Amino acid sequence: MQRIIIIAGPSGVGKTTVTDYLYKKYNIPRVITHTTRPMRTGEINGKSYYFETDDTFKKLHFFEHVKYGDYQYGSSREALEKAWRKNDLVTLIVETEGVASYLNKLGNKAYFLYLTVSDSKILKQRLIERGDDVQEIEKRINSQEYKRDLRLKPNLERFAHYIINDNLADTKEKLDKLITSLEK
Ligand SMILES: Nc1nc2c(ncn2[C@@H]2O[C@H](COP(=O)(O)OP(=O)(O)O)[C@@H](O)[C@H]2O)c(=O)[nH]1
Ligand SMILES: Nc1ncnc2c1ncn2[C@@H]1O[C@H](COP(=O)(O)OP(=O)(O)O)[C@@H](O)[C@H]1O
Repeated sequence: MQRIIIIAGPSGVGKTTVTDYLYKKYNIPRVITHTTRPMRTGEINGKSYYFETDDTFKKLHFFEHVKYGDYQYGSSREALEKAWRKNDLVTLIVETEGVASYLNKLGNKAYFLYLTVSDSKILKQRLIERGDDVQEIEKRINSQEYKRDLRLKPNLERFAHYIINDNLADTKEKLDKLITSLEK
């Protein structure tokens, strides 16, 4: 059965780290989405995202799209089908409004994984260590969307499976158990 692990959580919580681990260890591909935000050091166009301008973004056909902070983000049905052609189990990183769209449209094909940390002060530190631009970090942390995504609304909370990503080794162990259970 085709399934998708939808991963959400605040900036710096470890969403990319988790999808990279699942790809490297289990060959689980990630659905690549589109964004107008600037590339960070080390990011590759077509791997982290398809990086777009406002003009090219407008011309795309999206399954769902949102404004997050100062930038646009969107995902397409084609990108999902492309990932599913590679593997029955795939991952996707979206913010919480995107999660709601996917849960509505895909029902029990979607497994919702929400990542948190026990102390949100760690997040800023992780963004600094990741090498993000300091001004971008301030803008992000002060955005409405960032504050909103620190917690889940009750309508999404009941669908969420939580992993507290304080310690990466513990997180990997939990992911291993999750994959075993989803592959059954
Ligand atoms: N709804 C939706 N959200 C997306 C999409 N792509 C990325 N996001 C979300 O946009 C937010 C900002 O992403 P990004 O700028 O990469 O920041 P990061 O969370 O710090 O790595 C994150 O919460 C992502 O989950 C998309 O196609 N649709
Ligand atoms: N459990 C962890 N402990 C310490 N650092 C972590 C942990 N998980 C991820 N990181 C680091 O924190 C930074 C943010 O992680 P990332 O996966 O890019 O977050 P997100 O995609 O959610 O914004 C990265 O530099 C990553 O290597």
